[in-house]
Formats: sequence, C-alpha cells, structure tokens
Amino acid sequence: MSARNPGMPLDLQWVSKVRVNTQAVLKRAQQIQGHNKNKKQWQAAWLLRAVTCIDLTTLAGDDTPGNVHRLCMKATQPVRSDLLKSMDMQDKGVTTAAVCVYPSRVADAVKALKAANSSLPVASVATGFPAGQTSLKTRLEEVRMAVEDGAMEIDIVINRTLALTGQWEAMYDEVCQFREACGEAHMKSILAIGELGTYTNVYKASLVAMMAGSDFIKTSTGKESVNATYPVAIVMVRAIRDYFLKTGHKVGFKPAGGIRTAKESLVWLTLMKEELGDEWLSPHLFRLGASSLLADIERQIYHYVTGRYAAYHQMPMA
Ligand SMILES: O=C[C@H](O)COP(=O)(O)O
Repeated sequence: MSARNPGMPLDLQWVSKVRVNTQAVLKRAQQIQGHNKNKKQWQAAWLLRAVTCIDLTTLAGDDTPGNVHRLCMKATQPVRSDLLKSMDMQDKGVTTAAVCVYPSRVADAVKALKAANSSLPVASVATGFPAGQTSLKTRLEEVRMAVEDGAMEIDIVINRTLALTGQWEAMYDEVCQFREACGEAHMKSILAIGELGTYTNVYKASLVAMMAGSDFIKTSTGKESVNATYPVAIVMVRAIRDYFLKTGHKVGFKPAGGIRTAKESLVWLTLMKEELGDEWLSPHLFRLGASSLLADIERQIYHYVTGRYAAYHQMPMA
C-alpha cells in the first residue's frame, strides 16, 4: 500500500459548507455507465485488473473454518490456471487483493493463507458490524482482537446515529480511536450509505472519516437495503478528490454490497479512472468488496479464452 493518510484536525467549517447537487450527480453517474465501452481485446485485461482489486468476502452466520479455507485458496488462485496460461498470465501472480471475514474467523484465514505460503492480507469487519450498535469499549476491543489474530486490514463501521444527528465531532473522535486501535493495520471506514439519508450527509461523513485518518472509505456493509450505487460513489470519490487537493493525502475507495457481475466491475473501474485517474485503479487505492462477483468474472474470462460460456459448476468455488 502507499503512504497512509495521517488524517488532520477536524475542520467543521469545511464540513458545514458542504452542498451536493443531486441532479448533477445523477447525470454524471448515467454518463459513466454509458462510457464503459472497452474494446473487446482489452476486456480480459480489465477483468483481470478487477480480480486483483477484489476483497474476496464471506460474512455469513454459517461461516466455518472449512469455507474460510476454501475462500482463501480461491483468493490465492482466483482464475483457473489454464485460462491464465492462455493469456500468458500464469507467472504474473494474479490473486485477489485480500480476503475479508468476520473477526472470529480471522485466525482461520491467517492459518489457511500461511499454510499456502501466501502473503495475502486478511481483512476483518469490526466495531459491531453491520449496525455498529454496541458500546464504544466493545467496538474498540473487537478491533484490537482482530488485529491480534493477524488481520492486516480492518473495515470499521461508522456510528450512523452520530452522522444522522450531525454530531460530527463525536464521529471524528470515535473514528480516531478506531484508527489508533488498528495500529499498523489499514483502516477502511464503512459509511453504510443506505442509512445516511442524503448525498450531503454522505459527503460530510466521507470528509469526517478521512479527517480522522481512514485509509479507505467504503460504501456499505452489504447488509443494508441500498448498498454500492454509482451516484453515491460519485459523491464519495469527489470527497476523496477534494480531500487530496486540500491535504495531499490519497485515500482509497471501496464500493461493496450487491456487486455481482463482471459488467458492473468494469463500470466501477471506469468510474475510478474517469473521476480519480489511473493511480486509483490498483489495490492500494481501490477495492471491490464482494462475496459473489468472482464467479461471473471468471466465466467472462473463460468466454474470452474459449469462445464458449462455462456452466458455474465448471469453475471452482468463487
Ligand atoms: O464488504 C463486503 C460486503 O459485505 C459484500 O457484500 P456482498 O455479499 O453483497 O457481495
């Protein structure tokens, strides 16, 4: 990863001045969806790029050491080796960016990756994911435990109650404490945009999370009824751009929740390229949080290589 965002003192004046032009945001989101017209011969390269940006995720009540182990193996070899060979990519070390699990499964994931001789980072959701409705003490303890178990990235959820009631100072203080508890582990702050009400609130919460030292801002937990949408992404990446222009610090972006198709992954890459530039097209500044996207990407790559579509059972678990 690149230099970390150290954060900055809370600038409430900046936060209070924020206004978002909804019509302009919606129009831009429409445009970007229309721009995703990569030439066919480049599509496989773009799809492989998307693979390398995936936080391959399982966040289910029935997660076990067994399915976490399978997830880790898939993360280290996300695309069938015969397909990679056909594209002359077999020696390029194509993996996903990370695996993402609940705190109680971090040790399983670390063990599985270590046994496979992989240095892939384990990310863990924490701070009372997904609702964040536990005491601050409990949420901080959860971060520390996940780090102790070997998580190198922590996806915290912000306190939506504070954001919805405009208590930005209190939200800033909490996120600063989470950052401290993360230590060397990189921190992604989940805004849960589906519960923030307005684009203006999304922009303000993005700013406050970055001021408090987030390495990434992330749209959603995947558990809200509205998750990663393109308009909300426009709002968040513009907050990232404004924060960079003002402070010189680069913050990453992670859309997550409901991203299922290869086609969507290409739109997300287009959005990052057009709004933030090429540097935000790599895993140190861009992640796709997804539990069931990889299978479709692998099928599209199979189609590119063979000219036929594979049945899902022809691909190992994704
Ligand atoms: O952070 C990742 C999300 O929870 C994944 O959501 P998903 O299961 O809808 O892909």
